[in-house]
Amino acid sequence: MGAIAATISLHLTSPTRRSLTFFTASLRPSSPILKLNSFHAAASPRATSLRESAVSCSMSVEAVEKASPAFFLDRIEAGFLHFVKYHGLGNDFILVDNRDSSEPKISPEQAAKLCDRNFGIGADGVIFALPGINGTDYTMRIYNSDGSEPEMCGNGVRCFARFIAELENLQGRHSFKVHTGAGLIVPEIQEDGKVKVDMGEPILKASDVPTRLPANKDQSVIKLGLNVDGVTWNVTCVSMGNPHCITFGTEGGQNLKVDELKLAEIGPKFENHEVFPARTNTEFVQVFTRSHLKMRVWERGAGATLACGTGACAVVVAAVLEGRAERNCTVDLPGGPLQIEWRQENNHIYMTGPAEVVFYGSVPL
Ligand SMILES: N[C@@H](CCC[C@H](N)C(=O)O)C(=O)O
Repeated sequence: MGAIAATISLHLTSPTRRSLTFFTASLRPSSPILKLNSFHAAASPRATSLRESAVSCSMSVEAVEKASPAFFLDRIEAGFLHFVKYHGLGNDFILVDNRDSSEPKISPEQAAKLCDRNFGIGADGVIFALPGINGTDYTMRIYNSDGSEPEMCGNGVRCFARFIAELENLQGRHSFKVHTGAGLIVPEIQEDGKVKVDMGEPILKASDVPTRLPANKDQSVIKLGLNVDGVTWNVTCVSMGNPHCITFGTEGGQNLKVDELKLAEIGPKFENHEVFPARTNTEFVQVFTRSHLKMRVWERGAGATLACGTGACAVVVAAVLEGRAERNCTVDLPGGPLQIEWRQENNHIYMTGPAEVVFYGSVPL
């Protein structure tokens, strides 16, 4: 039987020293000695807020075959991934500083393991901040919690903007040009810390969403019947770079009461339906007023999440196209509200919402 060893990581940001220090302690129960290693991890993170002067702590415990400190430390040297966990309305992500390379530091399989809520850090996805291309400041890539790679992530790009501000020691209002699988996306950090994102234009052409549902004359799929397990749902299909299927209810049915849905049962049937060749995210929507909607989401590659930014944008587009809402809406998600505007002048969608640090950490790879 191998002995139990523990690694405790303390991540300190000091307002006076303006530095970020990682302490790693190795602890073996067979020995009363606490071995402490400290190393400097980043040059100059800003430290002007209460949060930044606080101490956060993460701990990982593992069984090692050989109870040798040298063996254990070798493993640490062989590779630790430092990360910051953020969330946008409970849609949570592991953010990785990948600015020194144009390939993600970890594989989709490793990402899926880290996202596991029992055996890993726990998250809906892993997001990488890579160097920009084609005149952009940065590139954002993301793996879903199942390891698949989507084109875009709305809540994720708000977290991304706050992560960049942290890495680059930026304060106050700032915007970035971010290259994504959905093209150019421009998040702007506002004075109050919320992030407003120019999400670009929605894509309505059925073959580009993509969906095999029969399109209208203008090639869009708006309020068409989709048979899911013998029930016909009226759906509208919108891509925000990633595919979304939006429904306000079944054919001839009442206005949806989204709290009553058995999401875990019905969600995967939409996600993997044959009419969605790239699978789909699905939003179930309840209309309160013409400017106030409520949605629950089943995400492609991540399942039920507390929020979906691209989903909220797609919902407002669908609601406008179906004549149910105006172009400026509050969308309530399980994790909280987002402000969505689909601007008539330029056809762009703007999403405004929060992004918060959860904790700093490192894990052995
Ligand atoms: N939660 C995200 C969307 C993440 C990607 C999605 N699961 C997909 O596969 O398209 C958001 O906030 O937009």
